[in-house]
This record gives sequence, C-alpha cells and structure tokens, in this order.
Amino acid sequence: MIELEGLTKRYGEKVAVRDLTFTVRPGIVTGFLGPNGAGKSTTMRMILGLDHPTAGDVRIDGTHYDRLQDPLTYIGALLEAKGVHPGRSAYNHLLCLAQSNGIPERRVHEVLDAVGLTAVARKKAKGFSLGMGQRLGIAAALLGDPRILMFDEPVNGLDPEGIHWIRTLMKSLAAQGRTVFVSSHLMSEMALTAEHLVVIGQGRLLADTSMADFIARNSRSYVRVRSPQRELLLDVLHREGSPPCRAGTGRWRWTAGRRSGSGSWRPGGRWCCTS
Ligand SMILES: Nc1ncnc2c1ncn2[C@@H]1O[C@H](COP(=O)(O)OP(=O)(O)OP(=O)(O)O)[C@@H](O)[C@H]1O
Repeated sequence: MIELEGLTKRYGEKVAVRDLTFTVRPGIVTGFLGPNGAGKSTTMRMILGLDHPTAGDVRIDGTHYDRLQDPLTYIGALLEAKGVHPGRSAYNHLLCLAQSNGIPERRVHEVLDAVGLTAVARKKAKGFSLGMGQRLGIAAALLGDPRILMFDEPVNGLDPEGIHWIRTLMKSLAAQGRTVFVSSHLMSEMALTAEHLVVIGQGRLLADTSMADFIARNSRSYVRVRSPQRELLLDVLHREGSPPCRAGTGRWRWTAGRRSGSGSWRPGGRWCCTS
C-alpha cells in the first residue's frame, strides 16, 4: 500500500504537486492519469525518496522509503528506462542490482525469463531497442519480488506487442495481490488496464475513484446521423421537439443525456452539428 498525505512539491515559484492525498491499494491496478506536466513523475519520485516533499508525507506499507530495510523487496519501480550503463549487459546490470541489495543471483535468471530477455541477456544495453530497455527496467523492478510496483508511462513508444505484454503483466501482478501503480497521460490506456483511477491536473487531485465510476460520470453516448436530405432531417428534428443547431455539413450528433453520479440515466439530450 502507498499512502500520500498532503504531498506538495514546489520548485521555486512552480508548484509541481499540490496537497495530494490518496491511497494506492493492493490487488488492483491503480492508474495515475494526467496530462504532460501534471506532476505524475514528481509524485512518483517523492514516493521513492528521490525528491523531498516541500510539505506532506508519503509512506510505503506504513514506512518512509528511506527507512525501509532492503527497499527493492518492498517496492520496485520503472521511472526512466534509460537508467542503464550502455556498456553493461542486461545480465550484469541486474546482477549488480541484486548483489548490492542482498538478492540471490538465481533471481536475475528468473526476472530475465519473466520479461523475455534471456536470449539477449549477455548483450550490451546500448544495442537494446526501446521495448527491450523497458523490459530490462521492468526486470529490475521485479528483482526483489516486491509487493508494490510502480511504473511511470511504461507503454510510451512501445509497439503493439510490447504494449499488450505490459498490460497483461500489470494485471497479472495485481491478480497476485500486489499493489500496482501506473502512470499515463492516455485515458484510453488507463481504461484498458486500471481498475481504479487517480487523476491529477496542474499538481492537484481531480479524481480518486473506480474506473467504472469515472467512465459512468464522464462519458456520453451519442448517435451520429448523416443525411443528404438536410431540410427533411431538420423538419423531423423540429417535430420531435429537438431543434438542432444551424450548420451546413449535413451531419448531426444526438447526445443522449448522461449518467448521474448514482449511475442512473439523466435525460436531456440535444442535437448538435459536427464538421
Ligand atoms: N527539477 C525540476 N525543477 C523545476 N521544475 C520541475 C522539475 N521537475 C518537474 N518540474 C515541473 O513540475 C511540473 C510537473 O512535472 P512532472 O514531470 O512531474 O509532470 P508529469 O505529469 O510527469 O509530466 P510528463 O507526463 O510530461 O512526464 C512541470 O511543470 C515541470 O516542468
């Protein structure tokens, strides 16, 4: 479990993260959604003790990161896939991490196998594709067999096969009862992966809710109509009591109300033109 309480980070005049309070729970994938510059990476760096909060507090299973004994066995993270010495092989990179954290060498073989890098384990990291680099970063995160995993924009720049692999991996880690916290600026990506969603914008918390609830509150359903008989279509709409806006494209969209917070359907749709 990761608990944030009033977490704030200022860089001079700039407030990158403002008073964030939320909890990331085990057994599900929690998405961390926000546009570029929203403060996601800064928040994740503070969780790992790489940046010091200006105010507030963050705890990993009740303890500050810098007080964890063998932190890799509590939390594994992929923040920056390029954080590997280019002249070092995947195997040696992981072995260094393992040896400096009291993790047995057999675990290196296990995580290389888990991420599908066994065949290229002796190759230098500088020859790795972006996808292989991501896999190596994830192998490092898994090395200590931690109960908590955190991934910062893990699908960025990956091909469809790599994206599918990461989605499946995150869900399987959560299904094992682990805490999985993953950031993205893409709602479409989060909707496919996360069960719970924390949304931030300009460093502020905007939502902390289940994915199903977030979609129900923020989505609309609509029917798009195109007709070569524009005038006839307008007449019909007027007769139905749904006066459309004026436009000459011949294309109309019926937005049929939206779901209320309780999930019930709130009527009140309208026609509008699309170009
Ligand atoms: N070391 C720093 N010094 C000054 N400003 C910073 C620093 N790190 C981040 N910022 C600023 O804090 C804000 C939040 O940045 P952050 O990288 O956390 O956002 P993000 O949501 O991760 O964005 P992205 O998706 O682009 O990585 C941005 O305006 C950024 O310019």
